[in-house]
Amino acid sequence: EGESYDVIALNIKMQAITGTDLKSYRTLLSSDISKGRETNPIQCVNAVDDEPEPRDYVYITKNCKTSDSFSIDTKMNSLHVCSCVERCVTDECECTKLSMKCWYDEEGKLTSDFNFADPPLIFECSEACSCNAITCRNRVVQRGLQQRFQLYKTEKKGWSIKTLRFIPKGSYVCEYVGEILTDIVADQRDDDSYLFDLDNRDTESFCIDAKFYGNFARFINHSCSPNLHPIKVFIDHQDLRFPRIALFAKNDIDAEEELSFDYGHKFWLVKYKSFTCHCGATDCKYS
Ligand SMILES: COc1cc2c(NC3CCN(Cc4ccccc4)CC3)nc(NCCCN(C)C)nc2cc1OCCCCCN
Repeated sequence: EGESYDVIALNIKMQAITGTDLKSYRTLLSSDISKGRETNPIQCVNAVDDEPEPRDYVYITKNCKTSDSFSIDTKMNSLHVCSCVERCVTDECECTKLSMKCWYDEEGKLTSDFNFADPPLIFECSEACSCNAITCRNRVVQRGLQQRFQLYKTEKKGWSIKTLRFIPKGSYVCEYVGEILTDIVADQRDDDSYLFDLDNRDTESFCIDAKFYGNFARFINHSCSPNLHPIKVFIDHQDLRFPRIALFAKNDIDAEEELSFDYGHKFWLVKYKSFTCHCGATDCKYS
């Protein structure tokens, strides 16, 4: 684009030597924002402006606590376990009974009869189960990331996450990881842009806040017609106050497609005053 002769020459030379051109070199801000913490590296790319890689948070891969005002029941003897011998494929498996049935198919995708509109709680098998941790079918979220993602700068929605590979409908994509807060503490947070409510029917309710501590899911933007949906999953503990939030693909997602989930009315009730939705969906509700 009107580059001078010597920049073009440098470009050609760089492409020849490093296999990447100047432009993509200039836009690749990091080869792994998780700094080796995730199973696969997550690049950071900004081809839009000069904003550097976001560094105003601590990258974590498991939910964390920063207060002693509550504790999670992680006692091994609080867990309902299964006594399956091998693969937990029968409906006798006590863990899948807790979830009503095993919602995972042989490839670890949600079965086609899974109801995203009113999803059940999923109880995966745990350390305390007698089944085989490799062959057991009731273990998907605990196996971690299976795809390749990229953090990239968008024109109108700040940073966002895209998948670099095709993701079939029903696949587990990632967990919304952050700092677990009581509702009370969340209500005092100045910036509520990264909160996720763990709504609980009973009295005390908790939130996940990914502002100060979180994984790449903190950068996933809202859409009124999203391709991900949050599902509550229990793995190492079954303390119903603290479900883990697993984002599953609610339809096929093409390579290079932006990931999104519906933040819900609560988010827009607060944020509609500051900005409107740019999801571009035909049925966009907050533009
Ligand atoms: C913007 O999106 C959200 C805001 C939330 C929020 N905001 C409060 C508003 C009042 N100020 C008050 C305040 C303002 C200024 C300074 C201090 C305090 C403190 C933060 N509070 C709580 N839960 C704690 C309160 C619940 N209580 C009312 C029962 N949950 C929220 C979940 C949200 O999206 C969820 C979906 C988005 C998913 C992806 N991120």
